Amino acid sequence: MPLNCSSSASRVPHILGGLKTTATTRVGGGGVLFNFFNKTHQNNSLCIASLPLNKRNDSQRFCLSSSSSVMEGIKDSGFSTQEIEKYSKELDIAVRAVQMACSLCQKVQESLISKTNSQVQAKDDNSPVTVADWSVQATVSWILSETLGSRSVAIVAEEDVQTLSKPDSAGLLEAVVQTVNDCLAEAPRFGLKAPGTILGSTEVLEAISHCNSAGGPSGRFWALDPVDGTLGFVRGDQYAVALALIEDGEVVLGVLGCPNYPMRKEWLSYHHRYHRIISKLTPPTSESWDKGCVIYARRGSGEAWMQPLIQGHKKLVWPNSATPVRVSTVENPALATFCEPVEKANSSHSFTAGLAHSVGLRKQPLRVYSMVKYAAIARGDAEVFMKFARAGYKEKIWDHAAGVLIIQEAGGVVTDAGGCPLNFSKGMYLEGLDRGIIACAGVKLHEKIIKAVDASWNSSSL
Ligand SMILES: Nc1ncnc2c1ncn2[C@@H]1O[C@H](COP(=O)(O)O)[C@@H](OP(=O)(O)O)[C@H]1O
Ligand SMILES: [Mg+2]
Repeated sequence: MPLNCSSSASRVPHILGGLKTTATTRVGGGGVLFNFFNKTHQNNSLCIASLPLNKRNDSQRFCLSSSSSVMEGIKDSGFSTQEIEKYSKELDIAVRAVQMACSLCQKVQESLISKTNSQVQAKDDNSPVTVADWSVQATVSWILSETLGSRSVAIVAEEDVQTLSKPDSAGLLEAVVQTVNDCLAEAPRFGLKAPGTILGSTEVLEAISHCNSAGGPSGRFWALDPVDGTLGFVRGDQYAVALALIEDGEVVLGVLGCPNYPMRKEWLSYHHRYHRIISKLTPPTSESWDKGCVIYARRGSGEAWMQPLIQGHKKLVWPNSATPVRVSTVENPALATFCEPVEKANSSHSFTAGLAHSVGLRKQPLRVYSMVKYAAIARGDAEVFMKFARAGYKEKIWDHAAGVLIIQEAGGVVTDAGGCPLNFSKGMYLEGLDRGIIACAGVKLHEKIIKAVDASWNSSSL
């Protein structure tokens, strides 16, 4: 356990022999709360009330089942119903919004790779941004504001409206407005309310620029990466939609949509285009190439859940066949898989190759775009994720918040390379990050990697 972590050292929920201190202190040490969450999923009890959204007050918008066994569980736990229901409404909305966003992205990606499309722009740092980035940001911002009240919703997100507002971007803006309206028209399919009238460009730009919160140590805000791994997205490969709720500097909800995540983990290492060709060759009844999931977790629950993506014209019926996900139990480095960014500009492949060798990781690294790597650890499809960006690069909170919480609740460990928790309370950047990010399925692997970083850091060129 490192001694030099700043304020939140005591909050590291791992490393202590696998005992999740944060979860156990919050839920009073019993498994009662876990059981309650289990039951809420199985009983289909988180539901949206049938009154129109604008006619409901906050407590009427969503309801929880009051089946006697569940209520007994609550009573026995010694927790108020209010405490147990905390974030239920936000989680429900966030999962539905991410499902919608994934559907939007799938359509845009399909059109991007089937045509040579001019709707990919370069940002100031030369990274690409697409119609999907702005459209998802506008859609999620609109949904959160409509369902939770725009004045109480603060959002930190990746995109701004500068490029879109330029006079020569009229075509691009038109495409974004169209994409947002097409997506919002489908809201009822996801259990959400569509706008009464179509949104104009002013409203769409407003929804995007509403995501201008600076984050920070107090209060509540959402962190959104509308399309994480945009390079993977434009290449027809892996990408993610990431949404997290942060309260008083702690991530309390994490939702990750991974539209191209293959159900068979072996396919993660193939370029998605190859997967698409194979899908077309297999009989339509075959489920082996199924892809797409939304994974989510609530802080302190000790659980992470996964739903399949809603495909075609199907309706989202909560809990949408959600199943729990858990990290891998592999502790032997020789049997473990480590993942890292595809782009060596984003993380030093040579440094991680040296680390992998020194701890006995023998398998080929799994190089995948985006926070799908966090999903892979949470699902037990890989054991280690390492990212060592070049000196001076500042990691942004929206690139990590949802994934970190999901791995922790699925039983894993995420810290910087000094063993300290990532700090989400300092604004849009992960300030004070020591060298890199290390996420592991278990404590033993994590300790080994931390030690190996210390042993090889000085001789590295990072
Ligand atoms: N030079 C750099 N070093 C490290 N990370 C970088 C980077 N440039 C961009 N990134 C981040 O890496 C993310 C992609 O992650 P990965 O490399 O794991 O696929 C990008 O997210 P966006 O694609 O949302 O901009 C971006 O935030
Ligand atoms: Mg990103």
